Amino acid sequence: SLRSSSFPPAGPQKWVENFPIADGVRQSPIDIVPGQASYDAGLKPLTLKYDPSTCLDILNNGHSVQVTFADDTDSSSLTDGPISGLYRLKQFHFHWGASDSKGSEHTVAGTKYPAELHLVHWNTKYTSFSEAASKPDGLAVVGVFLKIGGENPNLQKLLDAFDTIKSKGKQTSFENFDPSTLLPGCLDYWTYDGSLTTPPLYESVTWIVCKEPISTSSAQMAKFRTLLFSADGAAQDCMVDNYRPPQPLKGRTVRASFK
Ligand SMILES: CCCCCNS(=O)(=O)c1cc(S(N)(=O)=O)ccc1C(=O)O
Ligand SMILES: [Zn+2]
Repeated sequence: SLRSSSFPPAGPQKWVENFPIADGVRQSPIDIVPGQASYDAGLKPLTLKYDPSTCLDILNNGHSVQVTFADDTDSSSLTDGPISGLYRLKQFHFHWGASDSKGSEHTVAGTKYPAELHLVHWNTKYTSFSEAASKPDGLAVVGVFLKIGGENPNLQKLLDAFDTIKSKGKQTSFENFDPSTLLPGCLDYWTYDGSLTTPPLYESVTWIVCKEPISTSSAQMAKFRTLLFSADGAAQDCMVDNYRPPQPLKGRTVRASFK
């Protein structure tokens, strides 16, 4: 039978036992309160340049669905915005709920979206993703909310691959996908210093959360919920609620790129 367990087996409340940084000073996600964010005229617009030929494969990694990119050149990069230098795109993945009423990691004045897309980039001042992943300025993750609206044809290209990566560890080639087709028209954003939202929870992420969501349909959200946390042959455990709840702000400032 299909049953969902907390994410991952030992839920977010238990992570602090093995990863004490879970109670750290710059943990993610957070609740973004627009009225308390401070507009910073010094923040530049985001420059996102993605080359579809760097898209490699799509993977069920046991906690999300992830699309991985070749990051041996600067072809797919993030520059400007709140960051300095050039960050290369490594992967993107999603977080979603067991129903359309929840699923995002960040919330906006308490509002939960049904899902959230994360585009993970690493700072090329370091020699590799894994070196960058633990540095305070090592990663920059662009977050995009998904809201229920019309069907999203660009998202559908990903969903069509889900039947072949249903269980944990399944991977299939996925080429020539342009991640910019998953970005909203307006790239106004909030930004703050945070962390990975899954273990090892490194406090190494400059978060860049887009104000404008992209659309998905309820049927498309249902497709995400056909993925499994479990591997082939194990008791089927549907992949839902793979989001960490908001964490304490601990005095951090959230800046807005827009008035
Ligand atoms: C060297 C250890 C790196 C661990 C983080 N890897 S990651 O790709 O940045 C990542 C980010 C995130 S998140 N939600 O962007 O912080 C979630 C999962 C993963 C993952 O490892 O699958
Ligand atoms: Zn994520």
